Amino acid sequence: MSAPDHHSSLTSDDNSDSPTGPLGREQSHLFASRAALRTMREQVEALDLRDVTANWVNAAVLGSQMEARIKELADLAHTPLFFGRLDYLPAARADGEEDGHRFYIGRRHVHDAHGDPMVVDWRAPVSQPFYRASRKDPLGVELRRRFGYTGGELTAYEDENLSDPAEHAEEREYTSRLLQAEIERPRVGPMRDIVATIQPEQDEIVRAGLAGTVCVQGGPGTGKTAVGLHRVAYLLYAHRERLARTGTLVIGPNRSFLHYIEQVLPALGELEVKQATVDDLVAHVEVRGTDDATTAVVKGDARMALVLRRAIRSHVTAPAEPVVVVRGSRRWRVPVHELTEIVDELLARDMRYGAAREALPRRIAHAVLTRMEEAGEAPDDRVQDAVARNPAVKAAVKAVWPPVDPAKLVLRLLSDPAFLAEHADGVLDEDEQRAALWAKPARSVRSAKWSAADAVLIDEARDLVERTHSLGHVVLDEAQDLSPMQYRAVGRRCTTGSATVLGDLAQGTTPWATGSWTEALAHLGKPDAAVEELTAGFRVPREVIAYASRLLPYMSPGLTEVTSVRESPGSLEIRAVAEAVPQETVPQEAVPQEAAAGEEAAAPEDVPAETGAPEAVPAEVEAPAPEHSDGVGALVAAAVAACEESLRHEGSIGLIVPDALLPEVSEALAAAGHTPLAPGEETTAVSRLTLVPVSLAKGLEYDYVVLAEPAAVVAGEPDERTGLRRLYVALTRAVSGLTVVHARRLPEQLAESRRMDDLPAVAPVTP
Ligand SMILES: Nc1ncnc2c1ncn2[C@@H]1O[C@H](COP(=O)(O)OP(=O)(O)OP(=O)(O)O)[C@@H](O)[C@H]1O
Repeated sequence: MSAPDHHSSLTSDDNSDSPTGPLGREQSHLFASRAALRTMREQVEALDLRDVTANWVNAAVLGSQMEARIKELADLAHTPLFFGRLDYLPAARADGEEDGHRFYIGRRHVHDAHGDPMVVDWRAPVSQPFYRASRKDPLGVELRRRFGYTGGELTAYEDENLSDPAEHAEEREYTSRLLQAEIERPRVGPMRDIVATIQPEQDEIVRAGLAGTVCVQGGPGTGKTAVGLHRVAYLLYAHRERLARTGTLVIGPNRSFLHYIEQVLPALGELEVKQATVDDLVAHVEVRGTDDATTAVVKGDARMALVLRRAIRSHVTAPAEPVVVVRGSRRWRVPVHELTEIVDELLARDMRYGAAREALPRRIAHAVLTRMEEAGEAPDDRVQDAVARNPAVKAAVKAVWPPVDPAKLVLRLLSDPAFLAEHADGVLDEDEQRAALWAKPARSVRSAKWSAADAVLIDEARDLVERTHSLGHVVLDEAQDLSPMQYRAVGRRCTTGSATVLGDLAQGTTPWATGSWTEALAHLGKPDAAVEELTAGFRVPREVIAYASRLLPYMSPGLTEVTSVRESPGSLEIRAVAEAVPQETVPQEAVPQEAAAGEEAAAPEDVPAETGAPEAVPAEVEAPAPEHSDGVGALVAAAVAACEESLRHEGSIGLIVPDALLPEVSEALAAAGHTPLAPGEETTAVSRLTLVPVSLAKGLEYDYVVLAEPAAVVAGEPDERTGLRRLYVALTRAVSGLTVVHARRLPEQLAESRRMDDLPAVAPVTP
């Protein structure tokens, strides 16, 4: 980032009452732009469809298009119409005069009565330098101006003079004050767009071409979700017709997350983008069962695709009898060896099972027609159709290439050990086969207790029978959690299109979580995708991210630590509750009270040197002893008390708890008179507290986070690495403050940074 222009730096309302001052002139332009937008809307509203079309069907189509256009042209009082200005350097004109251009950058295009632009869409090529230009490479821009708004009023601006050589000396790490203000703005409400402050490295991803797939590795809060959504908006602008035809889809980890992000694209004027979870994509059966980790890993392994392929092709049997077609007084015979040739040829062509099945009768009919021609007849296409429909041909097709129901096929594989063994031979070992089989074979597709992984297998089988419809572009968020089979399911939905894959290997919490993007992209069917990395963090304060990053060497060594751009110190507080929790309530060894209360507070010298932030020392305080505390009650009461303190600040509050503690915490909140929201539900000025089971925390953020019992978060997962990753996710949800409340000893990996040779021998993660 480059330094601001100090001659005119941030200006606030000091000269706003002077209509001829710079701020006054900008306010006038805003006023005029609003008026122009109103005129544009009124013109569409005034269109009389009867003048244009006499046909009611056309009128209905046009009518709905106009309604959408009117909506697009709405002027939202609290959404700035423009947020930036670019003054291009004067370019020499043919007549010798010099001519500079000025553009106001906003969410949509607005033009005046002559058709001249008053505001240009942020996605237009002419807007790109707003995001990319730097002093090193001004891209023809003389001045970049950013605007600040307060309650819909233009109240400030900030300038960067990009082409002034005198400014070069001042090149240094600098974050715009308006960007700072934007990042620090309280997070109440749904997720917001970031059009006004997209950073250069983010913009590169947003505007990457439609043809290629992009994969983004980035730590918590680096803007992956924001970038993915803005990329969709950009692609829809740049390739509107094509994508309207082929479709776009955003895939997120769960409903809560999708709910949280669902307002971003509509706010950018894009109403047509579909959202789904991977489970939604493969919802061919009702999912009522679950798999243990070992089973889920086997079922999610890409080798299952081979097992399914073999199983499906095993339905094709060698022709045993000739086909005899009787037409009138004549009988036409296709011998077994010729039928075998036809079947072998179809198998070799590697067509979808269903497509080959449809082709087979026509091939047999063709063999009959050849005989007819040899006998001197002149059959036409109609004869070929009739022969293909002949009962003898149909019977032969049914015997040789029977229809296959994908769900029934998977049901048989998971229920019938011999059938599975036959097709998994040399692919899955005996233990893996045992793990994949249901303990109790299912009787029918309806009664089977399908798991989420089974549904993915059915999706693969369906695709082997019939090609899955492919979309123009798919954004896959929190991708690190997908199994290879899930990547395949997503990949077949963009075989003819491209994808944006977003994730953080350090936040992978499924037993099958991605180990490397190269592998994941291969499963997705996009092995050539570029992998980009984002490392600047826009959510988590420095102190908090430094604390959370202590876990990185233990669960994802090799990944780059996030560098927070948040200048505000934020707050991190660790509160030990002075009462041990009984073993039966939290399933892990109880910790002696002294240890819980004191040992884990990091001393200043324990702070990892590379954080370079001496303030990154969590303050350890004793929580106020709650009056009604007993066992888990003490911890829960302390957590509720911490929420009540956080509620005194402006902004949203997330209380993140181990899933096992959810009932107790819900009860305690209710008893204290709170009605918390569920994750993803929209926070409002009056309803700001959300209760989040840690399993649903991924991708979400709150101004203040209270995290209860890290040790139980770790213990809630099948293995330590996954537990630490879950904890890392929970520790990185806060924008302004994090309070950790614990009764048990904190996980030792949090306590201090160890010397390199003390670190566990874990293979580094390769992004
Ligand atoms: N350029 C930016 N300007 C302003 N805010 C930004 C910018 N980039 C990201 N943010 C904000 O930072 C926060 C984190 O962004 P986002 O949720 O997209 O991160 P993420 O990388 O997906 O995080 P996680 O890995 O935790 O899911 C959001 O509030 C987002 O609006």
